[in-house]
Amino acid sequence: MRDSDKTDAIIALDDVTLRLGGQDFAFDLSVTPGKMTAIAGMSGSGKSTLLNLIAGFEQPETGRIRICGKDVTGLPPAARPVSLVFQDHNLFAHLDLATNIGLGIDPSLRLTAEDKQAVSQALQRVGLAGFEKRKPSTLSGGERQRAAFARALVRRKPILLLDEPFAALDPGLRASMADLLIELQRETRQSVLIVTHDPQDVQRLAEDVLFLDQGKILMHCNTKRFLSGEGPAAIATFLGPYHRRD
Ligand SMILES: Nc1ncnc2c1ncn2[C@@H]1O[C@H](COP(=O)(O)OP(=O)(O)OP(=O)(O)O)[C@@H](O)[C@H]1O
Repeated sequence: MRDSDKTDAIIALDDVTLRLGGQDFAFDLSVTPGKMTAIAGMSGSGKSTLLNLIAGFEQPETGRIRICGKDVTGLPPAARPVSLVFQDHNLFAHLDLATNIGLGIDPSLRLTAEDKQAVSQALQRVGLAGFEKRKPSTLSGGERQRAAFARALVRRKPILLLDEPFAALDPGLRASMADLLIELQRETRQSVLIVTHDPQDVQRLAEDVLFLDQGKILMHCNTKRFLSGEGPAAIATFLGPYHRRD
């Protein structure tokens, strides 16, 4: 990809390479701002590794990573303008929800009255008004995931990274969490990258798709084109019944 194609990118990976275990990874890509992009692919294709490179949990061996126009290569996760939501381990079990979410604003928890108000507002926004004093163990799986979104919301970062955020939820809850995520993205206009191995998530959530295969990008296109099945055979396999070539 030429540098001139990346001028408006909110995230750009320039010839990034990395080797983990026996797997080589090579990523060159740019993400346009204000969209929801799915990172899709079969198990082991490198989805989490790509997200971890952007978040700063993995470092490239060669190449560079730019976020919001700034070279962040080598910077730790906390120094990058991103929020993260994972499938689980999002919340500290011994802390109540207000504290868990407050950590998203200030890890040392020196919260102002305004910060505390922002925590309550975020809880309200995700349908957990009044849950400030509840411990994570007293919540359902869906409520815990809502709380994780609330923590991402209070951070007010331009980029939201999600790694299989709905994987632990049953199908009904997945659909309502997907609706909530779409609403939040429209309100905040955050650039969202969501890792998924589920074609249905791609269809209902994403405008664009980055499809990975064996540590590389096989296709980067809009969702309509991705679902049309005109891409490589590996994509048809991934899509299964969502494959509309017939
Ligand atoms: N820290 C690591 N050390 C050794 N190998 C690793 C490491 N991280 C990832 N890998 C390997 O790299 C490959 C890609 O892993 P990755 O977790 O990025 O895939 P994925 O597409 O997210 O898979 P899944 O959908 O199963 O979570 C796998 O073969 C994995 O075993």
